[in-house]
Amino acid sequence: MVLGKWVPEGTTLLVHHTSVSRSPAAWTDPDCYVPERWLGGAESEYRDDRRDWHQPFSYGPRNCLGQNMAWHEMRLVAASILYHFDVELCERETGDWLDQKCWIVWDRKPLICRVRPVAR
Ligand code: HEM
Repeated sequence: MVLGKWVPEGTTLLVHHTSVSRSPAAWTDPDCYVPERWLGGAESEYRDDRRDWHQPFSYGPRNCLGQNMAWHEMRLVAASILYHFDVELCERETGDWLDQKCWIVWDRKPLICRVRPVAR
């Protein structure tokens, strides 16, 4: 049963990531880039965000087997890039970033950035 409706046995169900990620039912300011919403916390204006609705590795007994490794890789890569480089978006070359297509996975468009070694 999904949202009070019976689904026939054998039906394949998927969660549409873009819809969930932009849903006002799940997020405060759904169209805003607010990384700190992921920190939660009782005092945060984003405390009621439904972070558990975000399931990029799917859900259930057949969810992604490699998700812990993927998290380690992503943290390492992101931390390493941000430690070594200043990254700036080139908006003119990138175009309208909100004009995206997303089915099961995201049909990613180029994200053109200016990358400079961090001055130390
Ligand atoms: C950001 C990176 C990744 C994302 C977003 C991702 C996402 C997913 C998703 C959505 C599924 C389908 C789950 C389902 O059918 O319900 C899946 C399955 C799977 N993933 Fe990943 N994955 C990632 C990285 C990895 C890595 C690094 C590995 C291995 C080292 C891996 C191994 C697998 C395997 C083996 C399955 C099949 C599990 C099964 O059918 O029981 N994934 N992944």
